[in-house]
Order: sequence, then C-alpha cells, then structure tokens
Amino acid sequence: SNAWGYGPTNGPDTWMERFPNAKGLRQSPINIVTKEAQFDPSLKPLKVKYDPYNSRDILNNGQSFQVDFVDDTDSSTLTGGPICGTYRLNQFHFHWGASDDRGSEHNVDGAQFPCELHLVHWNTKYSSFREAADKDDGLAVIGVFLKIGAPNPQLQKVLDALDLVKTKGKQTTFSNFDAKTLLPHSLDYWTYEGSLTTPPLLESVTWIVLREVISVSSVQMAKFRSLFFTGEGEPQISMVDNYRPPQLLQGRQVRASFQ
Ligand SMILES: COCCCN1C=C(N)c2cc(S(N)(=O)=O)sc2S1(=O)=O
Ligand SMILES: [Zn+2]
Repeated sequence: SNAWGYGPTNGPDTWMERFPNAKGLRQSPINIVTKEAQFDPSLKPLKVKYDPYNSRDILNNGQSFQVDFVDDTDSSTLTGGPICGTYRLNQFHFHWGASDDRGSEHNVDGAQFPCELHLVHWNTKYSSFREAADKDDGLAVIGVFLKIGAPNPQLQKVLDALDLVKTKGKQTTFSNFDAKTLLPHSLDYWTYEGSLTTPPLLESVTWIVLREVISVSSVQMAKFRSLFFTGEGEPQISMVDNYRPPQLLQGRQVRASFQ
C-alpha cells in the first residue's frame, strides 16, 4: 500500500507528494540551537495536571504506539507556559531509533537522543480534538528527551504492556497510568510554533520541549524495538527509526522559559 511510513519508499522525503504541508513555513521537528533560544520572562511556568483515572488504552497504530486518554472533561490538562487557556491530554507516544545513537525528532545543538516522548494536548476552545487538530492554536505537544542511563521504572509500566500490542492495529486496556510520572523534575522548556511531525503535518502545534531529560536503559530501548510496523500475519518489519529529521526554521524564534 502507498501509505506513508518511515521506509525507503514511503519515508519523510516522500511525504510532500501527498501532504503539501511538508513544504510549509512552520514544520517540525527542528534542531534547537540553545545559544539562539531567547529567554522570555513573560513565559509562565508550565502547569500539568494529569489524572491517572483518564488513561484508557495502549495502541500500536502502525507508526508508533500511543497511550490514549479519556478527554471528555478537564481532568487531565496543560495550562500556563506559552499557551492561553486550557488544553486537554489526548494521548502520548514515542519516536525512537534502531540504535541508541538516533531516534529523537528534535535535536539539541545538533545532538540526537535515542528516544523522544510526545504528550499531545488539544485546545478546549474547540469542541473536540479533531476540530482542534488543524487550527493555528489547536494543539500543544510536550516533548521529553530520553537519555541512556538507569532503567526507568515508570516507563517500564508502559513497556510491559507492549507484549500485547506487537503488531499494527493491536490495542489493549491501559488504565490507572499517571503520565506525570514520565516527566522530569524540572519543567524548564524551549517553545516554538510548529506542526505535527507525521502526516498530515498540520501546522497547529505549540511545541514545548523540556530541557531536562528522563532516563531509559539500553535494555528498555530494545523493548521499544521489539514492536512491528506491520500487522499480524504480514512479513515483519521492526518498528524502529520512526522519526522525522529536523526541518528548516524559516525565521521562527525559539524562546526559552529559563536563563
Ligand atoms: C486530523 O488529526 C490527525 C491525527 C493527528 N494525530 C496523529 C498523529 N500521528 C500525531 C503525531 C503527533 S506529533 N509526533 O507531532 O506529536 S501528534 C498526532 S495526533 O494529533 O494524535
Ligand atoms: Zn510524536
């Protein structure tokens, strides 16, 4: 099928053929040049309020795996930071490499991390996630880098569920998970206006990339790589290198919440 992906014939360099946003002026991810990120004292602290009760299921969507949240009330929200109003947590997912030397989407001073977590929120000024998804101020995504180090016990809870969602389309219940336990101590961040990093590449995302990393062990990274892009019964293709490379800044300003 000609569905988009990360392979040699359907990867990021082919996406502009079917998704013209790929050539847009606010595409993501980017390389964050820390010296050029300007401290903005008007930026407020991030306020993250996640309720474990809202976690619902974990799904292999054929490009990553995501943990979905019930978002019909304001019980898991993001406020403050660079955004106005209240954004609700809809899902989180990851991007990772075939080896520990690559995998993140954003880079910091040209450096890639082995994995990057994205927590996706939508602006409640719109009636639903789908309605918000293509609005300039529709989405806010928190990006967290994972760095090789000590095993991460909170992440392990997510990884233990992967045995049940090995192939595309598989999903299983995933309740009572507190997404806040995946965040680092400091919520210092860089922020810029960007897009979804996957098709349809909608230019609707306020990116909030945390400066502090969380840890992941090499053994835990191998667990991510045990998933498959392909469905049950199809020739297996390992789910690895599901990241888009950095895009042109096109004159955008990256602001820092810290000095
Ligand atoms: C019209 O809605 C289209 C569906 C959009 N979504 C699908 C993604 N693959 C996706 C990727 C996202 S990322 N990598 O930019 O955080 S956020 C996101 S998402 O907003 O959950
Ligand atoms: Zn993502």
